[in-house]
Amino acid sequence: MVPIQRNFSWQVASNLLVSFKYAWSGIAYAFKTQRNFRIHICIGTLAVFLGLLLRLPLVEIAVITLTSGLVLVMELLNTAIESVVDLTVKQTYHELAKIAKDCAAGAVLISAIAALLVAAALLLPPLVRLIVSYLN
Ligand SMILES: Nc1ncnc2c1ncn2[C@@H]1O[C@H](COP(=O)(O)OP(=O)(O)OP(=O)(O)O)[C@@H](O)[C@H]1O
Repeated sequence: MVPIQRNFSWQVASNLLVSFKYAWSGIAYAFKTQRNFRIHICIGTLAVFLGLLLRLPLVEIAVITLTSGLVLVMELLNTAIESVVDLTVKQTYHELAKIAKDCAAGAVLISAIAALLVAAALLLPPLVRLIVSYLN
């Protein structure tokens, strides 16, 4: 196996467990500092639970889980890009910094809209059927 050359890295995770620890600390940081990340966790969890409650087919629950998970992934990447941009330009205005941050925010927005459409398409019909059956 070729040894990993990471000469510019201040520290490299020594094993898989340590890698998980750093990954978890990134998720915890996003949870503590990013209000949108917390909102997306709540909405995603709610959508999956609603899917389970409505007894959707497993494949549909998997699709809702995937699209909701993708929003969280995008939020984490957005936070990472923001940090790298701030590290690079500090508090100075730079057109490229603006492009990087705006595109990262756009990626979150597109994934959130897609997740919302998927959840609505899969959850609304059985939810409406359930409500109508209660009313009749
Ligand atoms: N250094 C910079 N140079 C140019 N424009 C910047 C810079 N920093 C921020 N901006 C602009 O301000 C906007 C908001 O920046 P911020 O760092 O708060 O990102 P954000 O995506 O709104 O953050 P959050 O995801 O936490 O809501 C960016 O989308 C960008 O248009």
